Amino acid sequence: MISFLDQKRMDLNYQYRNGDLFVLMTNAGKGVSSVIWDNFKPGSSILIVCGTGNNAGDGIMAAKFLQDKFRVSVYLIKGKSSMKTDMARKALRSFKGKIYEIDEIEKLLEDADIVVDSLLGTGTNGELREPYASVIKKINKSGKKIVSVDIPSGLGTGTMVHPDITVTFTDIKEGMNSSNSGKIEIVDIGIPDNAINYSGPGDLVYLNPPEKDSHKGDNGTLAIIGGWSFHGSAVISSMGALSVGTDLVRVYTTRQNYNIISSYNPEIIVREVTPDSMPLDEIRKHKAILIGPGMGISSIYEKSILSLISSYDGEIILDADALKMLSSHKNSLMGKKITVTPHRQEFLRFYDEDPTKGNAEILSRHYGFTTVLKGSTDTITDGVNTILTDGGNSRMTMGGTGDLLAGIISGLISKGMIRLRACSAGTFVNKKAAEISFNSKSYFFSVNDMIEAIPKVMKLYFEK
Ligand SMILES: NC(=O)C1=CN([C@@H]2O[C@H](COP(=O)(O)OP(=O)(O)OC[C@H]3O[C@@H](n4cnc5c(N)ncnc54)[C@H](OP(=O)(O)O)[C@@H]3O)[C@@H](O)[C@H]2O)[C@@H](O)CC1
Ligand SMILES: [K+]
Repeated sequence: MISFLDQKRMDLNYQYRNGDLFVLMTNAGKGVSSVIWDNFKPGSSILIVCGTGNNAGDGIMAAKFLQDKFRVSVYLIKGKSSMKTDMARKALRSFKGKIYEIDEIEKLLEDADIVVDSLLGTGTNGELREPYASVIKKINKSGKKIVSVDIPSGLGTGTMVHPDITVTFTDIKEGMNSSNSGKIEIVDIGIPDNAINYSGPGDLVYLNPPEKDSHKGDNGTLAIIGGWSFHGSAVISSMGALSVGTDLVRVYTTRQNYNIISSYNPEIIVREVTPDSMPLDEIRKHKAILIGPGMGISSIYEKSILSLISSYDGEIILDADALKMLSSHKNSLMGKKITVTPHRQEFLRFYDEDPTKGNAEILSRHYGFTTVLKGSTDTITDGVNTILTDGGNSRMTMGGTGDLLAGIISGLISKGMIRLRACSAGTFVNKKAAEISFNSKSYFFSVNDMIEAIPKVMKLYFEK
């Protein structure tokens, strides 16, 4: 089952790696036409009713492949000049048949035996606007055989097409069933593995922009427990979280490092704690807690960390020293909302198994964790779904990149992204920031350069 957002992710990641979607659109058009060949008499008259997006493009491509055996006309609900996407325009340019754009649709519906519904696909948002709602009602009333492309137009809204057949691509879409979609034909349009199982800019579709009337804290609050031994790690994680738009980041650290961390950036709120006594009530108010960056390990910290974890119901991200400290307490983490972000050696120490994709999946499945196994290719898994993040460069072996990634991921989780999505988007953003830094400074960029590049990456790929 694919949600509309999953499909958007796939589209964006496909384009990022493979170029434009025209091959897929062509395959989609072929798929629709072959279902029509199989189900209807040659020579019938087909009206393809098109909207303005890529769903329309699929219908137009189907029109091309149907022309040999059927009498085909294309109707554009908003006219040629309103086609929204490059791909739909390209499909339209390639079609050499009858196109209607101003005529009344009633007459065209009357003359048709089969109506292909290519009005709206997975790009639908909100309740139906005109002229779509009226045209959909007319199609339903026409009494003609209806074939919907990808989804029945209007699915998920108050008004929708009621098709006899829906030809859907790759997998069934969220909300579709045989009572609202007729006979469902699933067509493989050849989406490659790299658009599904690898992260990319599309992973950011799951991040919501701040609501207009939202308040301080609505867009992420993160507590970082760390910086007790190495203040720099806590600073870098904080900057990672702030750069992805987290509202509030509080670092809970020792008296010794309080001033150093505070003076680095006034946006980082610092609270002084002793490792064996922490203001648990205050810490628990955050939407997520990142434990570990620069924390150091000592048995006096262990008790307070364990009681924090056991008394907190929110999202917990464990990195670096927290992984060392908690390797013998994994069972007590079961049932909690845990993300672990080990590099290879940390994974080995934490799980006592080789740092492989398979073992990361077993760890996640067994304990219910989401795992980010960091490496030249990052493995992100919740034990059921696994996503890989490649890219970046070998300068990322410098100190601090792991702290930065932990901060980015924690920030995204605190903003409400689900764990697996936050981890795949976060690893993508982190590696992309390294690529941008490499372009300007070659092997000589620093973590600060990456911190500066993160908002640029976010802006470039954040689509809403
Ligand atoms: N990876 C794959 O599997 C592939 C998928 N592909 C295909 O792409 C399809 C998704 O295409 P997409 O993203 O271009 O959106 P799509 O649904 O055609 O139209 C969006 C337009 O509709 C409108 N609109 C939106 N909401 C509305 C509302 N409530 N009420 C009224 N109007 C509304 C709005 O336009 P406007 O009205 O503003 O002109 C908006 O711009 C997908 O279903 C599949 O068929 C293949 O081509 C290739 C590979
Ligand atoms: K449709």
